[in-house]
Amino acid sequence: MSQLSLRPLAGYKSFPGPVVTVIMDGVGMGPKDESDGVHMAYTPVLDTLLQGDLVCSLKAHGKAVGLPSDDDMGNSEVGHNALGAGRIFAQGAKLVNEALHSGNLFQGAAWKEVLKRTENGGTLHFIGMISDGNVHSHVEQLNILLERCVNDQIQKVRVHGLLDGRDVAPKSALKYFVPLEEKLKAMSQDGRDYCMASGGGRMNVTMDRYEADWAIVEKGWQAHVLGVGRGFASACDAIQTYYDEDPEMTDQYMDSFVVERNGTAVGCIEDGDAVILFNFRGDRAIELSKAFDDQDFDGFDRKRRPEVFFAGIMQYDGDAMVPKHYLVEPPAIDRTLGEYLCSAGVTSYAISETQKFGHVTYFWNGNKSGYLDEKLEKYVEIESDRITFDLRPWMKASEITDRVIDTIREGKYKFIRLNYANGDMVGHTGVPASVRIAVETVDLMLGRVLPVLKKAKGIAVITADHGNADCMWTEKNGIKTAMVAHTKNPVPFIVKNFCSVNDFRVTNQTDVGLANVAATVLTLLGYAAPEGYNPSLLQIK
Ligand SMILES: O=C(O)[C@@H](CO)OP(=O)(O)O
Ligand SMILES: [Mn+2]
Ligand SMILES: [Mn+2]
Repeated sequence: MSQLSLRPLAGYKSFPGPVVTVIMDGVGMGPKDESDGVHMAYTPVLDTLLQGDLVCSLKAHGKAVGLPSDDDMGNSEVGHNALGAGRIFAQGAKLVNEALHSGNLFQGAAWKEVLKRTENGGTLHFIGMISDGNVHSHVEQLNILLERCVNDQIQKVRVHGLLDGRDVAPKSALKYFVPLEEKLKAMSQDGRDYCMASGGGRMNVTMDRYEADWAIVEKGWQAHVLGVGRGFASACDAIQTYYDEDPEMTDQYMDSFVVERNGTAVGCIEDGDAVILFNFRGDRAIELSKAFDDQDFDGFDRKRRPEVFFAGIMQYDGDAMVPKHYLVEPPAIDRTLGEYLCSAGVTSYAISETQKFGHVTYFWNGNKSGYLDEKLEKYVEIESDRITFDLRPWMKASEITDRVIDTIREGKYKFIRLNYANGDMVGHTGVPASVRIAVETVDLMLGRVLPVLKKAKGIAVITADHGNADCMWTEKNGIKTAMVAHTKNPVPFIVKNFCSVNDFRVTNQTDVGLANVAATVLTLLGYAAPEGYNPSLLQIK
């Protein structure tokens, strides 16, 4: 790690307790109507906190978190990156767009290797999510890649497409798959053979994260690589059949499918092929990347590991080099808050449950896995349930809280950060009764943590990474549709100071967002914002 140094704040006095940052994942500030699950929940603790004097709202979407436009909702990756890095970095969605439009993507070594493979008779496979959610992928980026394949005279292309239904409407897959299959058909001229080969719903097939459930990746491996899964004539046929068989079926939970011709899978992945994973976001792309790249692998039994050239559209973990090959340089997130705190000798504790564990570690630290300094830090993961979270909306919040309370009492860590997954993970199910319980759970947890922190004479920082629970449905012509995606709403930012040693006040700035939080945490810990950081939201009175 480079030598970073922090400048002490003038007039600041040290105090006994810790600074505890609570990220209420997916708890945004909505329209305060019946569709707003945060408003509809009974949240006496949060309501009181919002009446305090160290309170403001923060932008958590679009350009404020490095996304291409303000039409882009926020998400955990960009949200936690901004929280942990204190600055706005151009994110995957934007970097890939730029590399595709400038053509730089096709100048690098990875695309050249793809061409070499295909010139030698290999098939090019694209694996990724087919939607315009712009959280993990964007179908327009795939379209540009496919057009380039035609230009570069690639003969055989297979697309393994994952259904979204989580960043877009719950049953919107055909809106993306119908034109895609048509496009592939139209491209299949002059000896070219392009088509869909396999797929499935993102929460059941391929896109697991943080090793919560390898069986999800195994199912994807079977469909994409081995051609094992229920067979259909086309991807659209598969999707329509699954809808017809179960009217309750939504895209994100759909089973896998394999496209077959004459009873044979059309797109198994074979030795000599090239594979591009076109999802730009890392958390749900790492496990599949490892399944392709790693010689020693114990995630599941791969049965057969083809000798392929595998590339991610970007590198998902720069330190661990996952994957080995990639098409676009990831954002170079440097000088994170974590690095500064370690170099100043400040102890840190990070905790969440599996589904968000990497958010408070890997994303928080600028997409780096593992400790920055094991002597000063402790990272704790509570194992998540393996169910859809509408069925257990309290999730592991109590277990996280128990550990946080113990840690505050123990007094060993000066900076504690935690993520309550409930508002987001339950928000993604779109079940209003469960969303309310999720938000109420978070409120109950705040009600447990704060008195302990008060006794320890610490400071609480309470915020969120983006909205989700704050919109449970949309209504058109009297018909309600579940809204399972994140929102573009701002998020609350609350500081509760239980120690009177320092007196803070909110600086009156407009246009503040998640990237202002890191400098604010530093203010609370007695340090000036490092050069280039977005300014602190607080100053000493
Ligand atoms: O579940 C996920 O992968 C995303 C939504 O695509 O949610 P979050 O950014 O909150 O992790
Ligand atoms: Mn989130
Ligand atoms: Mn989410």
